[in-house]
Amino acid sequence: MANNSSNGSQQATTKPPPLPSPLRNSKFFQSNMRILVTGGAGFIGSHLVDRLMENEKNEVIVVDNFFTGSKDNLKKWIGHPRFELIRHDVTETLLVEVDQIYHLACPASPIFYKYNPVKTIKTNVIGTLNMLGLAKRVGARILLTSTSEVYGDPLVHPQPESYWGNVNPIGVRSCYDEGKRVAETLMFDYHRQHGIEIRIARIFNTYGPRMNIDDGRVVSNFIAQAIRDEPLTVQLPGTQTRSFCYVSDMVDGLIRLMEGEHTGPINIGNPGEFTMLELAETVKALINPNVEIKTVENTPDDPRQRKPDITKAKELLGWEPKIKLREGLPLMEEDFRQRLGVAEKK
Ligand SMILES: NC(=O)c1ccc[n+]([C@@H]2O[C@H](COP(=O)([O-])OP(=O)(O)OC[C@H]3O[C@@H](n4cnc5c(N)ncnc54)[C@H](O)[C@@H]3O)[C@@H](O)[C@H]2O)c1
Ligand SMILES: O=c1ccn([C@@H]2O[C@H](COP(=O)(O)OP(=O)(O)O[C@H]3OC[C@@H](O)[C@H](O)[C@H]3O)[C@@H](O)[C@H]2O)c(=O)[nH]1
Repeated sequence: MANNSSNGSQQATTKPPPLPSPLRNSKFFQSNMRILVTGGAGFIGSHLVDRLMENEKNEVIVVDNFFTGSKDNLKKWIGHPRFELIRHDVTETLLVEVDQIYHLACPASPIFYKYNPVKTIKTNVIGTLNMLGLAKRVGARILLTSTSEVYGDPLVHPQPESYWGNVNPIGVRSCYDEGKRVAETLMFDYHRQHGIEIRIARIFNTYGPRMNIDDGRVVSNFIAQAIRDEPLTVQLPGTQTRSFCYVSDMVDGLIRLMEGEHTGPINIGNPGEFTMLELAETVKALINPNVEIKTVENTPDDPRQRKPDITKAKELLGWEPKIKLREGLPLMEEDFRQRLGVAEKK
């Protein structure tokens, strides 16, 4: 198991991880890998499932409570012999036999994670604890999708993984950012104490087809607004920055991390950085040059800047994003137009 001097994993006990499920050696076990994806009915999760299902040696089990995800995102796999969908909440224990766990279950849009903050923190803490317990019992490798929000309102720019962040522990975003920080702690404690094989991805803002139209995140808001001819709502001051990664690049990074030798945490994101005003101007230029841009109130503790340092991902995973924002936005526009039923004006 790989060590990483900055995260203390060199202190891992010598205890070997539990043996993989005996099912792996059973006469009737045809797949090489049975993979659990929690939150697999959501935006990133469903794209990840598509990629995992392309490999005929993989069986995929999705568990999801459909809080922000939808069966629609998985419709092409429902009924497939290598695929199973289970309605399940990760805050409850789960008994399945798997070899790998991609643990994504958690609402990601600020509007949704703030809707029921106690549930969000339970999902992050109890949900991750349950998935680690499962990983321990069956000897599975587990990957957590953590977030750039663990850096809070960062005072170091761009953010390397060694930065410990600037997070408000009692703010309205804490259920999510502190929740993910505890989830990372649990991952490393299970790794050091029980020898579980862990992987942690710190995902930066990701966009692409299949985001909920009413997801509330900035890229989906601006694209839906531009298509509907409604003003683009730039939250004040508009100079705050984000770095946007296209979903196919993200999925590629997550799979490389899972398959590689490094525990992480590793930043996965696109370092191209934009102010929200620049993003609005870009969406306007690409999708609807006549649309208005208006400023609206912001919410508390909105991070003022965010950009990943992806040196580690490049060096350790051989990964870097390929799709630029100007290439990714039209792909998302196409999907949104179809779902909104609004054709492009000629
Ligand atoms: N998209 C991003 O920009 C981004 C950035 C950083 C981190 N992440 C992380 O990536 C993961 C996926 O994000 P996404 O953008 O696909 O969000 P999403 O909201 O589309 O997907 C989350 C999925 O988890 C499910 N879920 C939520 N709570 C659950 C629970 N208690 N039990 C079972 N299922 C539950 C939802 O129904 C949904 O299908 C999340 O863990 C998120 O924190 C995403
Ligand atoms: O309509 C909008 C929505 C949002 N915004 C601004 O756009 C920026 C990005 O906001 P989003 O809601 O898309 O996402 P955030 O960057 O705040 O959080 C995200 O970050 C990383 C992930 O963990 C999550 O997916 C999500 O929490 C913020 O500065 C927000 O103020 C707008 O200007 N207009």
